[in-house]
Amino acid sequence: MSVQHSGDSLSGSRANLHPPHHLHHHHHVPHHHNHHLPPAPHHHHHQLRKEEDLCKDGFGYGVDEEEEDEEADSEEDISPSPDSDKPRILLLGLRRSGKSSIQKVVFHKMPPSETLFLESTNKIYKDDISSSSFVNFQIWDFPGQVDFFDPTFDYEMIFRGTGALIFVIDAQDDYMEALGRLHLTVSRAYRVNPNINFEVFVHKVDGLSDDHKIETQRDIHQRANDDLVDAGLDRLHLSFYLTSIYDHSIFEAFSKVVQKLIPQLPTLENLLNIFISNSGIEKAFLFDVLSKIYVATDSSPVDMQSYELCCDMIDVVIDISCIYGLKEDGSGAAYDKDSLAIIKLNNTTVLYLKEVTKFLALVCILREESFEKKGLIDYNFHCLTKAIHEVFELTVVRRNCLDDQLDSPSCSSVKAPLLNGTPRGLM
Ligand SMILES: Nc1nc2c(ncn2[C@@H]2O[C@H](COP(=O)(O)OP(=O)(O)OP(=O)(O)O)[C@@H](O)[C@H]2O)c(=O)[nH]1
Repeated sequence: MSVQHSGDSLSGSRANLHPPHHLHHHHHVPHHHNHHLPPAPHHHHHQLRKEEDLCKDGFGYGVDEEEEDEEADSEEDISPSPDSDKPRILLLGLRRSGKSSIQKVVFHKMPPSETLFLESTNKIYKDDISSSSFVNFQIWDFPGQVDFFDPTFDYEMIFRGTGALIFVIDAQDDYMEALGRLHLTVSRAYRVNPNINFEVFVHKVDGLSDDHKIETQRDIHQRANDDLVDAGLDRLHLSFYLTSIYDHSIFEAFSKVVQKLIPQLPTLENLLNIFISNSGIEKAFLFDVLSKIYVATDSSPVDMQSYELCCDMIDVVIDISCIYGLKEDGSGAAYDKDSLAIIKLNNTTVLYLKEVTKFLALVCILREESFEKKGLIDYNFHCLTKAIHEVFELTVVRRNCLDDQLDSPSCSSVKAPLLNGTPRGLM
């Protein structure tokens, strides 16, 4: 289905879409146990979520059902599965740090306020989202207290197949214990697999003032690195992100984490650069529609507002599609190959969204003047889409070739362009 929306202004509703500034005035009260109370819902995200039910079939949801199965599974099977070549993203951290909430909000569209009712995770929860998202990774959500000394816990095997290890620290809590755990976890993981990307989410910063945020991040960064230096692990690099499920920061951080695992990133970035410079476009994001993670963007700097604007556009398009785009009997998809939307804002900005692949959408920001050359943009878009398809098709061919241990000339001929820009050969 396609949504053509033009001539209207979103600016009125935009006022509600920004992160709530009043939150920043909440000063941090150390060890105060009311701190898990979320800020009042402020984002349309919270109100429009009926789509969750409406879109279940059309939008490729259904991963939720696994939760029931998971309970039925006796001991969680952590042996390598046939598709274990997908780089794994591990979510680790102390109890109640927010791991399950992050996973639910980013990949299952759970409204942030509902995470209050999440139960503690007692088992490793494996979430394979590849059937509904471009993000072809497994995400493992670990229970708060993983005991590395438990002989049944084969951490070597787990870390060997890990692409990124995200360690979540609750910034509203006393984080000294978390720092100890972070050190223990990353040093173990690094010894098994030094290629893991170590990512630290300084989380729940919605309750902190701006100054306090920076100060907390600086302090955590300093202490964590000092611990590593003391242990002779100076080469282990930690990346830090300030995150909250109540604004776009968690999506931004996850985007960065996922991008590091995409070997085609430099190629995609180049394609987007060529596309925008030839089409008079200011900024273009390639989005994973389900998670609103941006898989790639052109190399001009990303400002948070543009990113938020594009995220909001995806929400609007999917919401409208779910309400008006499905067939009477509820069949059809909220996002398919005809998906297309144009939103003109009243400040001469145009937002343009178009389907690229089953899971990916291109969202562009451009001036009204440039939009007059829509024919050119559409033609360039067509070329871009073709190129993106080729980039990913080649990867699949290459993977199949490697799997089959074939060394035919056709296979070796496609290897070369793909290795170009492949940082670690994770795919
Ligand atoms: N204020 C605020 N609260 C959050 C945020 N993220 C998660 N929470 C809250 O933190 C609490 C714990 O979240 P969970 O996701 O269950 O934490 P967990 O790390 O999975 O916990 P275990 O399953 O026990 O390991 C919930 O009440 C969430 O609502 C955030 O960004 N800001």
